[in-house]
Amino acid sequence: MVLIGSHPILGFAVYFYSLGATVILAARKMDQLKSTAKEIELLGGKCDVMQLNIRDANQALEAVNQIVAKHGKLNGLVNNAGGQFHSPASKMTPNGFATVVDLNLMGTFYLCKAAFDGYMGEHGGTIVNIVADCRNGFPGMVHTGAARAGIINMTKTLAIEWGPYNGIRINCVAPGMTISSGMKNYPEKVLDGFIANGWMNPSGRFGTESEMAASVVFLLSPAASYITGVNLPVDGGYSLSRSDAKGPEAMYNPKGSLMRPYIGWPSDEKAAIQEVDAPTGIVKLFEKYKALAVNGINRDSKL
Ligand SMILES: CCCCCCCCC/C=C/C(=O)SCCNC(=O)CCNC(=O)[C@H](O)C(C)(C)COP(=O)(O)OP(=O)(O)OC[C@H]1O[C@@H](n2cnc3c(N)ncnc32)[C@H](O)[C@@H]1OP(=O)(O)O
Ligand SMILES: NC(=O)C1=CN([C@@H]2O[C@H](COP(=O)(O)OP(=O)(O)OC[C@H]3O[C@@H](n4cnc5c(N)ncnc54)[C@H](OP(=O)(O)O)[C@@H]3O)[C@@H](O)[C@H]2O)C=CC1
Repeated sequence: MVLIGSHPILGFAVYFYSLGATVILAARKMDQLKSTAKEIELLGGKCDVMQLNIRDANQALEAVNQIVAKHGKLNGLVNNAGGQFHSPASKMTPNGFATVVDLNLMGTFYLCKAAFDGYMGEHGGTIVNIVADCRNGFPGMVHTGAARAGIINMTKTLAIEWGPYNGIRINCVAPGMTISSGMKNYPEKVLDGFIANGWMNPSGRFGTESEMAASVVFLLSPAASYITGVNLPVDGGYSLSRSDAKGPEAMYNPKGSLMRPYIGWPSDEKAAIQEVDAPTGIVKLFEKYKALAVNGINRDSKL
């Protein structure tokens, strides 16, 4: 039984289905949740939906209580809901900063605490918090950088406090720039910046939803049973990079990426991710990745 805060990317759904988990999708907009649930069911998975605003601690606990009452358990939690807006710190208002901290840091804490109080404190469980690549600060997004760094540190504390007596494991996944519906939130100019920056890392490309999902499912699964309190960057090495067009990536890899994208199970047409709900420039990138995931990459196929 896995609760995913937010309408998750289809990749999660596919993976949870492969593990045989029942997925509960929770976010504010029911329409979006229902259509994702339909896709999961079409693939043969089990899914439930519920409305939830993670910024409300009472709603978070109520959601967990409802799940436990209906399904008898809650042994997985993925805190995927989150976001921010792009703004230099000099132009950001105190309320703008506080709002993003409230959503990401407070919201994640509310869900973790609700899961602990409502089920995991007594029975154990596994939590994955989705953060972002904030290792070297987060220019243009000071609020989210601070909030996500807070989540990473909170995760370490909870791993220590909650691990020893009931076996809770809690980890973070830090996605690099990922092809997803989240890209609809940014103005074209900001997106152009993302796309231009996308190749300036060792992978030379954005990540895919499947690549994020695979690491989340790994951390949730018994295969990661000795891993807790870590932050796993899933970013093609982006967090190590200076994102400099004349930097080492350009020197060592002038023709672009050789890291083959992963989009599900390419050999299984039904399960692989077929499309993303994103702005045109991002969808075009995805179409390229899809072809490369299936056909492979050669040195002349710059992304
Ligand atoms: C190239 C580099 C590579 C850098 C590489 C970086 C790669 C990053 C890739 C990351 C991708 C993702 O995360 S993808 C996920 C994308 N999804 C999202 O980002 C969802 C974003 N949106 C939201 O979650 C919400 O809208 C959220 C931002 C939390 C605001 O929530 P609310 O509705 O409660 O907020 P409001 O009440 O409207 O506003 C609260 C305050 O915030 C301010 N505010 C709200 N939106 C604002 C905006 N767009 N611009 C300015 N200010 C804004 C308001 O003015 C208010 O402040 P006052 O005026 O003072 O009152
Ligand atoms: N895409 C990327 O490049 C990166 C993404 N990330 C992070 O990964 C996560 C998923 O990103 P992505 O799929 O791209 O983003 P999306 O914006 O597509 O998804 C965000 C989800 O969060 C839900 N959500 C937002 N606010 C709330 C709330 N108050 N209560 C409950 N649910 C909420 C939204 O649903 P609804 O509006 O219906 O509530 C939506 O389903 C986010 O935390 C994002 O910041 C991190 C780094 C890079």
